[in-house]
Amino acid sequence: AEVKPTATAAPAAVPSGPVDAARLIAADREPGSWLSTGRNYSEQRYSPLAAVNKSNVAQLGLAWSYKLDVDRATEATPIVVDGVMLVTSAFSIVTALDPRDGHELWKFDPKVRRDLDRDGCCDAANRGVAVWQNKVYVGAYDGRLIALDLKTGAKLWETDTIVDHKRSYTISGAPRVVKGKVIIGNGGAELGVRGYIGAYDAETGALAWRFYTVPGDPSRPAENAAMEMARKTWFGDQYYKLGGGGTVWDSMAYDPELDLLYIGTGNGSSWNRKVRSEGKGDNLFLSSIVALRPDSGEYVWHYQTTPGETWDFTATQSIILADLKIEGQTRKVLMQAPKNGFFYVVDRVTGKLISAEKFVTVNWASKVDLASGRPVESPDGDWTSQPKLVFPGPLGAHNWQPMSYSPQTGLVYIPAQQAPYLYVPDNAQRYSGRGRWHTGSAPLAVPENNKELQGIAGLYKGQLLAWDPVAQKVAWSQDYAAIWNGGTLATAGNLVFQGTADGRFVAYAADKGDKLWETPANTGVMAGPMSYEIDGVQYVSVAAGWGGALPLAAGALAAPGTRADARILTYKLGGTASLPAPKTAVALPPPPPLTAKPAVVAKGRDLYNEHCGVCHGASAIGGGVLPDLRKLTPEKHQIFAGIVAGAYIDKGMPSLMDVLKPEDVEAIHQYLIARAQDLHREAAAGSP
Ligand SMILES: O=C(O)c1cc(C(=O)O)c2c(n1)C(=O)C(=O)c1cc(C(=O)O)[nH]c1-2
Ligand SMILES: [Ca+2]
Repeated sequence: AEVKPTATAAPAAVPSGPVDAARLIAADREPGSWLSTGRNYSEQRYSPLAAVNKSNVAQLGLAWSYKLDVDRATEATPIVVDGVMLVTSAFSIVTALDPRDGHELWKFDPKVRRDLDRDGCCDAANRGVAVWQNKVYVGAYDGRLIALDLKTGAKLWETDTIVDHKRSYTISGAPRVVKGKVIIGNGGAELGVRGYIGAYDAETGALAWRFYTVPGDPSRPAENAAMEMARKTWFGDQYYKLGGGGTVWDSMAYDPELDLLYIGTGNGSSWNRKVRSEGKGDNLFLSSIVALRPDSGEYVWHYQTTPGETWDFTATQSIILADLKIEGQTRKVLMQAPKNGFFYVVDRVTGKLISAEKFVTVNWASKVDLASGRPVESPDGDWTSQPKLVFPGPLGAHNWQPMSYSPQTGLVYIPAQQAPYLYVPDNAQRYSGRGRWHTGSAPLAVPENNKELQGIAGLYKGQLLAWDPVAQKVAWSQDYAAIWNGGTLATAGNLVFQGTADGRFVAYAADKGDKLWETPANTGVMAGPMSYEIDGVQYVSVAAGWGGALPLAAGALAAPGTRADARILTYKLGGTASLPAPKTAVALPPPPPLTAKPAVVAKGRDLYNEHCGVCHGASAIGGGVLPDLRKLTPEKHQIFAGIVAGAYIDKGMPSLMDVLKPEDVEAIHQYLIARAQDLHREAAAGSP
């Protein structure tokens, strides 16, 4: 049975002095801890522990599990420090557990208003906490940065990081702490925001500095020299109204020797440069890695992966620092495998590109020119005049699921995917208010006809790639039928761990890639695993659970039948705890009769895809997280209009009556009835 909280367990290991700069910089000297989200400032996600290794990994078993509160986006990497595990679930709830048996020590719920989920593109995710001295820091989805007491979970301070609440800003990323400052960005570039990152005093929460990633109102002076430079790469005055984008919603890394903080910036807002910047200009600092001084937020250098970004190609994916031997010289590099499909090795002292090679199928660019550091774009990627199927698409060749690097093998383990997208231009689109997407690309609609759908889904595949960053090629790979597989962990036991979209947790040999062990997780798994040691026992742990961009927006492309059942799953050699039984599928309720005229259903379809599809799935195909609206019960059909008007606000269903008229709601309802009929017919014919 699942481990239940017990009051009898003795206190865990004694703290060895609070977490400070010295401990974070020397994180590798305490192999049993996992002090920050990427384990060290280099964000390598490499555990030096080797008690679990290639020869005994087959004996791994579940040590304990802990049920998380919300069965939505489960994306956090747990931290283990001084005998406490700290983890977050969706809606930014922080839980402290005893890492030996999973019993709950405390829990803090920031009580994020559930209907604010409409402010984000991709589910109410939270990727974890940071720790400094006696405090734990979480960036809440509604934009508050909150400090908690490490021992009790009591709130010590909170500060509002959002500059403009009329815009859709959210926080999904994990904070980092550098020299007593808590650093956090935010998201929202699908919904019209201007990206920035801020640093806050760890003791008091006072703002120390803020760095905008894209220029602001062109009629006003630029904030600093970097914005002055950036402004020259933008055209017209639409970008400011549209937000501009460049959100810093996930990755960062820090080099204490160079004293440089590296941040990854996101896509344009809107995606479409024609709408945003008259179709011209590099649009700095979109889709870039920017090096800043952590004390002041001062700009040092940038490398832009996708100049003039037009595809939702973020450079927010994992940034890993390492020292690599390249052509006989040891180079201080940073590495990134962003959405755009190229693997970048950049000199982290100067920001100069060392190499960039495709790691998946890419058709928007033929290559990256090494001398200029710029991609050579291909006409196949330009969708702003006519629809184009572009490889990769907005889900990315690699998304937020963290990659890892093993200094032992010299390989980078990338949760990669082939995920093309049919971009359809909507060049007239304008900013239309908080809580509304405006990408300059028509809303996603997948074919409702099963044959066509299978054709598109057939292009999607997941891969675990062991990438050699020096040779710039794949050393080994593992193929998955589905995309959206989990982040990776490399260990000194010559192992790589990864959860899968189809509900497994797997270990591979880090050097050769052979599968050594797997176990069911009874849920899709996306988050990055981690490892720690306590009382001489090595554990491997993962926040297992499903959600985020893919299952919400494009359930049709998710692994069939994947469930969302959020739990911390922790393994050790000889573990004998049993995994709670999987959630059972509910029987399909009968659809009401379809009485509406085809024109009403067609209108409902367009309205659905515009206003509902990004959460409940394009073409009403659910991805196993939020309700699949083809499966509404007779009772829900009865109160449908009430639900759209806010009856389920506390469950996370906002009112949409600011954008829909009652007859629109009725048209959407009729479309859903038509889709329920389709589903029934497919089920009767025996197809999924
Ligand atoms: O542009 C942005 O501000 C922004 C924010 C986020 C986010 O905060 O989670 C995502 C994305 N973009 C995005 O493009 C994306 O693919 C994505 C996936 C996820 C997720 O948690 O599954 N978040 C985000
Ligand atoms: Ca985005």
